[in-house]
Amino acid sequence: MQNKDLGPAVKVQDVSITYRTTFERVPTFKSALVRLGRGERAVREVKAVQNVSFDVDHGTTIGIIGANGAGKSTLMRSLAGILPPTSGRIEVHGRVSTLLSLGVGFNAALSGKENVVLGGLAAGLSRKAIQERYEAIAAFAELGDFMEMPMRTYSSGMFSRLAFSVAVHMDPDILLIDEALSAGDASFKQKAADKMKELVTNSRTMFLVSHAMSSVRDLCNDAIWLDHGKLMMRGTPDEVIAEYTKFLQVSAKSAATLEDF
Ligand SMILES: Nc1ncnc2c1ncn2[C@@H]1O[C@H](COP(=O)(O)OP(=O)(O)OP(=O)(O)O)[C@@H](O)[C@H]1O
Repeated sequence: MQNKDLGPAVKVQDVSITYRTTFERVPTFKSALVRLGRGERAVREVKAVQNVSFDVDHGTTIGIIGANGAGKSTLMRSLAGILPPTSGRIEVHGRVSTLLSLGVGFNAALSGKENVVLGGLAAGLSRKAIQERYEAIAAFAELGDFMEMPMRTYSSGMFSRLAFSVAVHMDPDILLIDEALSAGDASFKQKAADKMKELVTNSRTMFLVSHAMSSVRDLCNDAIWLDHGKLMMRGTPDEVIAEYTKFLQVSAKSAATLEDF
């Protein structure tokens, strides 16, 4: 574990992340000319995260809330080191384990068991350390014989159970969880929530992206709200949820007013 006196676990400094997407899969000369004639650009830019800065201390569980497309997953991908920021700087002090990167890293042609080994190696564990944890990972995921089957035969719920189980058993200093990806059935959700609470009491640092305000209230002691890539607010979960809810009500009202015209 990191020494808590060394400063924050994560420092996000003026981070912006822009996606550049081409319009067509295979741009043709003709379509390029047509677009040029219309004065359009071939590349569309999406500013998914804009000038976001915040620090997170060791032992904090921070909820990230905001509407669809607000930039939450994009920010998490950057924290996980999968997506470099377009500008700004992210410092991460400690070993990061993430549901998203492990999920992405799974190879569907390989069995659950083989993927646990690969995921563990990717997270920097030795083969011996992975072997020691394997039983606990398999037991937590409750997949039984499916551990020996290729992951392409898994339902999406089974897939996320294994991803969650691997992520939480990697002994991370910093755990990144996107609740949308950790979706299992009701009983697994409860088990996942209990496991997250246990990690929090062991003073791990955790980021939780969630649309469920109750999860953020239950699990987090800190929160940020993103909207259109911008940091709208940082505060306690209660404060941030109150402002976010107010904002949603106002937007819903103005949408209704516009519809009235
Ligand atoms: N790979 C990509 N290429 C281009 N644009 C992208 C890509 N991924 C996300 N975006 C865009 O970036 C913006 C932020 O998306 P992001 O997935 O980070 O939002 P989010 O807050 O996680 O949303 P949700 O709550 O729906 O999961 C959106 O406008 C989205 O269309």
